[in-house]
Amino acid sequence: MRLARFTEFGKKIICVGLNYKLHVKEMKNSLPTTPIVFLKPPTAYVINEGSIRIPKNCQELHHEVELGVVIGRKGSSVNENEAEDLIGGYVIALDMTARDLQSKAKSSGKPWSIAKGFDTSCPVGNFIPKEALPNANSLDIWCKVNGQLKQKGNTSDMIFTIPHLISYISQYFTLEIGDLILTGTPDGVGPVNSNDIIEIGIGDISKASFKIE
Ligand SMILES: O=C([O-])CC(=O)C(=O)O
Ligand SMILES: [Mg+2]
Repeated sequence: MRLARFTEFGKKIICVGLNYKLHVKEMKNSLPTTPIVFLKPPTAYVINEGSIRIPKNCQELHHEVELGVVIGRKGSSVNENEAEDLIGGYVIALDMTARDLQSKAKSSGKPWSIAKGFDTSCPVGNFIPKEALPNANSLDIWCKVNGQLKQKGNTSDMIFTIPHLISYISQYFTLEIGDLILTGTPDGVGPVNSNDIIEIGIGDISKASFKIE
């Protein structure tokens, strides 16, 4: 399986929002009762050590570190017990967000597609096969900007678990090999500026680094 190069497959990037209580609180949103799902196009990918571009008309670009689940087997309408079989591996990732454009879209009831899906909005670390990460439901994920720790969360704090997310999403979208699910960000999101260095990681298991152009 060529999953190590999954970003070249051009497959779906399916994102889950507001999946950690403390992030829901910092965004002043109410707790979701079902997963909040949105998409990024595959042109959003940036691989480790690449650079992130600030999109046009954005004055407030935010980092959101997230655990990414890479799909390794096709599946549709799977239940939670079968969900694990669809996982091929994981990546540490960023859901880069044009927060000002998203806020405007939110308040006028418009979609988030540009705020979340612009070119370079999905930086990812190296692919980690699932065998190498048996405890995905309890992992420390973190984000530093210019060496300063900004986000530190644990995947055990997700409102909707990884099997629940896979099952839920697969009721609507057939999951295919190479698709990526971003599982939501913990609290501590904040702005980045030109020339900043963002580092993200899973404990000391995986680390990736990106520069803001
Ligand atoms: O923009 C947001 O707050 C929603 C989101 O992507 C997340 O919670 O990871
Ligand atoms: Mg996010």
